[in-house]
Amino acid sequence: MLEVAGIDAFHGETQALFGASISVGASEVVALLGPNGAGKTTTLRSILGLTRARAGRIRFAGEDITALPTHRISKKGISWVPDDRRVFPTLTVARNLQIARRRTAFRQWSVGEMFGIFSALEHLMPRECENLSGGEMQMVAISRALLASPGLVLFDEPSQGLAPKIVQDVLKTIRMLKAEGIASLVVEQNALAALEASDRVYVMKQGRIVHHGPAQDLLRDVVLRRRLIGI
Ligand SMILES: Nc1ncnc2c1ncn2[C@@H]1O[C@H](COP(=O)(O)OP(=O)(O)OP(=O)(O)O)[C@@H](O)[C@H]1O
Repeated sequence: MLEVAGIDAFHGETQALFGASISVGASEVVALLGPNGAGKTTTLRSILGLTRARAGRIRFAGEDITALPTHRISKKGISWVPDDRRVFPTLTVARNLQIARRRTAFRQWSVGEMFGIFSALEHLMPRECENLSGGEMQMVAISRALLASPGLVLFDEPSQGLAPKIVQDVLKTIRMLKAEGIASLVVEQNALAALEASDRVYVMKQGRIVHHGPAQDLLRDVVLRRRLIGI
């Protein structure tokens, strides 16, 4: 479904990614782990065309998307749940969700289905997003990503700043997406929770992929895990 092949990316003149390669299969959940500054967010931004890959190729659903503008990439069926949520603060939840809707080659979701996933969402609809808690805002951000009809969702630190119960809800949602045939690429500081929810894992250090394999291997092999991700 997604093939990132040997990409280099830069912030100004500083190189942040060095030949990074990642693949995500249809309905696969893939974790992208690594220390601060390893290049995880830059990888997600490169897939979305927000930070341009200067070398390498990115393919999604059989098409080369390396040079496409971000709005066309999202119309191909890639949604993003950014770490800072980026909902429109002065608009209501209902309006934020309404403007997120998009047709792609993938399944369309209704706002009613979002109420089924996040039971608290319905009564938040008339509220302005700037008045929401972190967990409520995350519900809006994930619902918005789904209403854009994705085949793949990029999650950047989805559990950041959230209460443990909400973190569990987020992970449950990622597993539900998998059951619906939607793939996820998940950048997460909460590495153990991410590994438990994932099929495969990539570990990055200093802009390079230094390990990839089944998530279960890192869960079972404490020595390898400590060496790679320090926990
Ligand atoms: N806008 C920017 N301008 C300049 N350098 C940047 C910018 N964003 C990131 N970098 C640098 O690029 C490198 C990779 O950063 P990136 O945010 O992708 O890492 P990360 O693995 O997502 O880490 P974190 O968990 O801290 O977000 C780091 O050295 C970082 O300082």
